[in-house]
Amino acid sequence: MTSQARRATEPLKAATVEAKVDQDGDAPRGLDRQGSIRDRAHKRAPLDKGHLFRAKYVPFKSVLEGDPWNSEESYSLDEVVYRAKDGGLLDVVHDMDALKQYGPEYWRALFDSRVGRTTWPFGSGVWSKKEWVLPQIEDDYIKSMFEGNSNLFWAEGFGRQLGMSDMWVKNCGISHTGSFKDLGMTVLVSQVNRLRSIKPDAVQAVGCASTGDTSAALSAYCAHAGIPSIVFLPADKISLAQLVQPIANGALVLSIDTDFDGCMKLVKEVTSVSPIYLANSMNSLRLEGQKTAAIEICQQFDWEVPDWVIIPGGNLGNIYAFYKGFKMCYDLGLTDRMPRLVCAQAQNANPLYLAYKKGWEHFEPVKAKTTFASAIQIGDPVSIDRAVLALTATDGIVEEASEEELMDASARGDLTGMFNCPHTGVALAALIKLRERGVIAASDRTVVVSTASGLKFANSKVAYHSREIEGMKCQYANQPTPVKNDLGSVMDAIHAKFSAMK
Ligand SMILES: Cc1ncc(COP(=O)(O)O)c(C=O)c1O
Ligand SMILES: N[C@@H](CCOP(=O)(O)O)C(=O)O
Repeated sequence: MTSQARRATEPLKAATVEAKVDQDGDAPRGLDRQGSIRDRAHKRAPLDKGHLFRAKYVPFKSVLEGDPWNSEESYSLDEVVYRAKDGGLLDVVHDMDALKQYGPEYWRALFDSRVGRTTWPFGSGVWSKKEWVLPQIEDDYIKSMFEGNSNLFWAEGFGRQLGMSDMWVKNCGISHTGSFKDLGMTVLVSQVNRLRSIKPDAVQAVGCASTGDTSAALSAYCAHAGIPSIVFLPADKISLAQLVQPIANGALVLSIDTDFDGCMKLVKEVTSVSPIYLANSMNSLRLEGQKTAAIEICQQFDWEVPDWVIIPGGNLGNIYAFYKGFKMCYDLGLTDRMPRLVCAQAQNANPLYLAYKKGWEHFEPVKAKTTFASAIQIGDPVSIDRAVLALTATDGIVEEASEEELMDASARGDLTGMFNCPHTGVALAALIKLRERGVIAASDRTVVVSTASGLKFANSKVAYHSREIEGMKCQYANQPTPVKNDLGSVMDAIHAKFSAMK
């Protein structure tokens, strides 16, 4: 046990009680409700236990080796560092001994008490887990738009079609900028905000390569924080709705004649020679925010773990983030097992699937081909090693979906009331295949992670429903019916569709 953790033990004996009495240290209702929610957070300071907990960067290799907290190589989160000495990835690790001083009851009660409140900064689904995310940051540096707390809904109709009784969708795309990227970006931009305050020259702008969602989240959070942002986009490869987001938020928008992997290479070079901070998920800070979606899933099921979680994968940060969230709940005793993870890839951008099929013997990047799931059109994923750990440690599976399979699955989802994006279509297609093969059983509790809003991908839906896609049957297409402006014509059209109607 660390000395800090030991010091923490005594006052914490009554931790559970304290959690019940006053979850956030805010003034009792009706008393002292003056000033902004930040002012009220200041008054709470003496009760804020964030300082007892610590997190730091260590080489990802040390996570594989075990006992990463005691790794010989480590870095403060206040350093600008993205790679270990040997060039490998980094990871954020937490002082688990300190966190374990509070039992699972305490954490469950604390997190449950913060859901849906406006208390700064806990109204955010990410910052409601602050002690597990970025414990050392002062609340004043946090830049949040109260992201997270996304709905997890019972997809009764879709599940029924597959003979399933317990199928769910975690709607991470119902978020500020329309994708799960907001969860990671609030953490990264808050830490940048702190860095710019304590080391004024260290970070002059923040940059990312993007297939459209990271850039939207980065530009929005930077605009919110008053920090310049630069987005490296592959020209003509992202949707119009995604492109207009950083434009509207005032980012420097670079439209580059290459693909995502080319943009990633460039942004890595630029951020290594300039005070521009890297905001892609190679930067492990992002994953600390993204992992809260997994914690939320456990919380939404009253701390029960689903059997399967299916996640669309591109640069492969998110599958590891989910693994981290589930693992932390398990290691701290809030849950009693891990779910099996499934990573779903588009067949046109499937390097992880190919490596999985070869028994993880060898990973080979691919040249990603055009896919309707454009945000995962990635051939050389940065987080490949992280994804392999997440999948091997959870007896996970990788599945792929052809263009027709992903568009049909997405359309089937919409026909049951969703309006899902093509990436969610990839995950739904993976579920259909795993059900057909009997890998996922009828009664297995299964969560499909929906990663973005379908509204960002209206063009692909229009193309599908207009049967404009070459070589695709578009079997679930639903075309508008042109009708003359008179009652008879309207009634004819209604009767043609609903022949049984009198
Ligand atoms: C909508 C959407 N879904 C899924 C993904 C895949 O996430 P990851 O790159 O972390 O694998 C991305 C980004 O890559 C995305 O934007
Ligand atoms: N889909 C992503 C691709 C980049 O992923 P990141 O998580 O490494 O930033 C995007 O929207 O740009």
